[in-house]
Formats: sequence, structure tokens, C-alpha cells
Amino acid sequence: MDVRTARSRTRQGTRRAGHGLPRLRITRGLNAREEGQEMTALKARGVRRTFEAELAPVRALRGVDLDVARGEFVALMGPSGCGKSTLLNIFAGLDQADEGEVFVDELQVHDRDENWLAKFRRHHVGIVFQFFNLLEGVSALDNIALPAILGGMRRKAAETRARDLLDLLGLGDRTEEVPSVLSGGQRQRLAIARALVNEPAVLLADEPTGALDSEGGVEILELFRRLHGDGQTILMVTHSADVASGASRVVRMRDGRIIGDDDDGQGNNDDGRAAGVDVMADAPAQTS
Ligand SMILES: Nc1ncnc2c1ncn2[C@@H]1O[C@H](COP(=O)(O)OP(=O)(O)OP(=O)(O)O)[C@@H](O)[C@H]1O
Repeated sequence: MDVRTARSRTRQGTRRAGHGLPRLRITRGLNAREEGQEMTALKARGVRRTFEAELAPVRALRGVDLDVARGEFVALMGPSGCGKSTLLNIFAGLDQADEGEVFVDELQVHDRDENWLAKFRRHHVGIVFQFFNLLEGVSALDNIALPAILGGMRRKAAETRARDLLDLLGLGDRTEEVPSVLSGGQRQRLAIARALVNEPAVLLADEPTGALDSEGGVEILELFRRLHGDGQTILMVTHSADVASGASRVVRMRDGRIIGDDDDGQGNNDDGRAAGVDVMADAPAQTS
């Protein structure tokens, strides 16, 4: 079963009461790519963000312009503190730009209130964090089903979708387990399943392999490549050039600005050397 099958099996369940936002599905990304159209999944224009700090304000983003087309898998790299997470959080609706314009799947995300952003986060983006952020003491199934139920899906449909995703991500036999008994790689797969449950237009991942050993890192990167192969748009922050090399495009930041952008997937760190664990050492070139 692929992502599309899982999605269509529960299509009925994903129709929910009006939440004030137009419903966008990741199949749009697939269709756009299949039809050869360039549709923008992420767009930033002149984005600035400054944080107040004790000594002096921190200018985390100093005018960022970025376009990510639907269906792209983009790795965002750069030295610590250059603004990667800040940019990802702004696309995720977890933070707001002080200046500039932000669009996700052609929805305006800048200048929105928290109520709107909460709905936006639930329905339009899937967010994956370095340290999983799962509900401890809650089964794997419920970790996935609960956000779908909060998103308006009926429990039965949400559980069906959760089971489909767990099967899809190789956790079909762990539905009743709580996160603490799972390995790091399994927890991150669970977090990715949760991020996918509401069929987000974009998957936003902040160092998803950062807390994993090399085997776990390979597993997650393979999964992202599989999802990308299925049409999922992905923006992933990473410090590892090896992880970035699994993406279809590498964007580099420094000091709150984008300083490099390529689409050859051959990300190097700022010294021009391969960095981090060699997570691709044993990985097949293409898994989807
Ligand atoms: N809520 C905040 N309050 C104050 N300063 C912040 C806040 N969030 C981020 N910063 C600062 O903004 C700058 C950019 O932070 P950001 O987390 O985006 O960098 P990063 O490139 O993701 O770093 P890392 O790779 O270490 O995670 C840093 O100097 C950071 O300390």
C-alpha cells in the first residue's frame, strides 16, 4: 500500500466540518508534478525576524526569499544560529515574521492570528521535530489518531488512517505500544506518521535525524525519499551533508540569509566537506 492508497482508503474520513480554511491535499502536488506544472508549496518574500534578547536584539532572519515547488524535497543547511529553525517555524505557523510575506500551498500565512494559525497547522503542514514530541503514555495508534480527531475526523476513520500509516511506515505490529518502548528510529517514524495524518501540503522537519544513530538516520532518510517519491513536498533542516544529499535540492543559509541554492542534491557543509555521520553509506540510491 502506498501513501496514495492509504489516503484514498480514508478519503471519506478526511472530509471534516468547515474549519474556515480551504482544504488542500498533497495529491495536488502529485498532480501538479505529473502535469509538469510548477506550483509553489512554500514561498517567502523579504522575511525578517528579530528576537529581543538581554544584550542586544538577535536578527535571526534578515530578508529571506525562497520558493519551493510542490513535490520538491529541500534540505536547509547552515551553521548553528543562522536562522534555519526560525524560517521553518515561520512556514509551520509556529512563529510569525516581523516583516515580509509567507505563503504555504498558496495560502497567506503572514499577519494571521493564533486561532487561524492553529487551524492552519492542523490541516496544512506536518511538523517533525528532532526529539519527536510524541505523547508519552499514549499508544502509537492514538498518537496518530488524536490529531486527526482534533482535526475533525471521526474516531473510526482516524483509527483506520492511523493503522494504514503505521502499516505504511513499518510499525503495523506496534499499534498498542507506547513511545517509550520504541527505538529512536521507530519513534521518529511514529512522529512522521502523526505529521502525515491530516494529509499536509508540506512536511516540515527540523533535524529529524539529529537524535538518531546512523542506522536510524538512514531509516528516516529512506522514508523521506519514499514520501518524496510519492509526491510529498518536504522541507528538512539538517546539519548533515550526508542527510542533505538525499534531498532533491540543498539551500544554504548564513547569518539570517540564504547564501546558496542548488538542485543537485550534493550538499556540502560550510567547509565544503561531508559532515556528520555517514548515514547514506549503506542506503540504496533510490528507495521509492
Ligand atoms: N525565541 C527566541 N528568543 C531569542 N532568540 C532566539 C529565539 N529563537 C531563536 N533565537 C535566536 O535566533 C538565532 C537563529 O536561531 P535558529 O534556531 O533559527 O538557528 P538555527 O540555524 O536553527 O540553529 P541550530 O542549527 O543551532 O538549531 C539564534 O541566534 C538564536 O539564538
